[in-house]
Amino acid sequence: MQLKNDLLIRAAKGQEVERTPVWLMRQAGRILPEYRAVRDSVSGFIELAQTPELAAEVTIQPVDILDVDAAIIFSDILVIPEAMGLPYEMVEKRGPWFPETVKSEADLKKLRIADGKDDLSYVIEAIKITKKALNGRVPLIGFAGAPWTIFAYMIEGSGSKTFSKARAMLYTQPDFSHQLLQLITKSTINYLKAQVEAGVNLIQVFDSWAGILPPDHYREYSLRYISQICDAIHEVPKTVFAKGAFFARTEMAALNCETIGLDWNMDIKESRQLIGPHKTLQGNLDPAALYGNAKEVEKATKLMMDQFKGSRHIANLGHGVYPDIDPEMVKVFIQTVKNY
Ligand SMILES: Cc1c2[nH]c(c1CCC(=O)O)Cc1[nH]c(c(CCC(=O)O)c1C)Cc1[nH]c(c(CCC(=O)O)c1C)Cc1[nH]c(c(C)c1CCC(=O)O)C2
Repeated sequence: MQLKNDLLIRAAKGQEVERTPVWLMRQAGRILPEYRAVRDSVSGFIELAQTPELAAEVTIQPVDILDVDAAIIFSDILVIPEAMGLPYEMVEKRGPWFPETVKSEADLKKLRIADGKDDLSYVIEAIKITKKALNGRVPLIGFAGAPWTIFAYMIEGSGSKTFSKARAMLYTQPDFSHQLLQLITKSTINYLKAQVEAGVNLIQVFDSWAGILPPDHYREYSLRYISQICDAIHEVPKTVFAKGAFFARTEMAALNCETIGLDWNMDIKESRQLIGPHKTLQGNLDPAALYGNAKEVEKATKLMMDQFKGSRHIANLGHGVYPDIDPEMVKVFIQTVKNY
């Protein structure tokens, strides 16, 4: 189906755009009272994510309410470990938790490569319903976690400040680590291919825990696998967002993807120099800027836009929007980009 608003796709491909497209990481859920109403009608996040009609509804809410230039399918990066045989729970106010973790070769043998279509049929169904309901209004973004970030949760079993168990594994069991990362990568490629087949217009890979690795380990245990993913998907543009990977920007320029996401610690001009002119950059307002009043949000947004001016750009925050941000300030951010 022809997209009525294809700014995001054109900006990703480096084509002419009338204005910069804008969306927010983690725009579905979190900040909208309309989201909480839907979520409270079920047992929790997982039931919501596994009910395609409801997942589609909360995917479209930010398009209706915030007027963003893209929807991102409502799901989570942790559906991949679950599809591989390692289920997770979402603990209220604390985040994801895995009753079992991966510790040994024996645990590894119990895992399978997810096929994406059958194991994650609820996401695929949600994508199809969303595409139909959007009727080409804006592009739909599909996503997955980067293998290293998924590995970190599968080893650690929950969120962590340091992910020291996962990082230790790279020193003490490098072969085992590569085996698990390869299983995750194959599963992720199957999953993203199924998302593309179901109709997503762009995919984003989230490497949320990129920034905790030393550069040589980042190259060997993360970029290598992200690179396999980028090489496997051809039909839609790809975005790689590696939070904290300031040290890897030059190497990321060599990835087979159209867009590199910047977090708010990354200087915009320096990033452009390191990455070069042939990639679109996405980002990168400090999410905390949205705690300001309308005037302050507008000022911070314009300052960011000034620095990206004249080169390929998709406007976004430097990480996901924080849960306690006033949706009105998100609207100010979006309208400031649109009027720029
Ligand atoms: C690391 C990571 C996770 N999940 C995700 C990442 C990568 C992006 C990032 O770095 O923020 C990605 C994600 N998670 C969710 C989406 C949906 C689409 C979107 O709005 O962007 C996306 C793209 C829904 C969600 N995922 C989660 C919620 C909140 C659950 C609830 O409604 O109670 C939502 C809406 C839960 C989740 N899921 C995860 C955590 C740490 C948590 C708990 C804290 C939090 O909310 O961020 C893992």
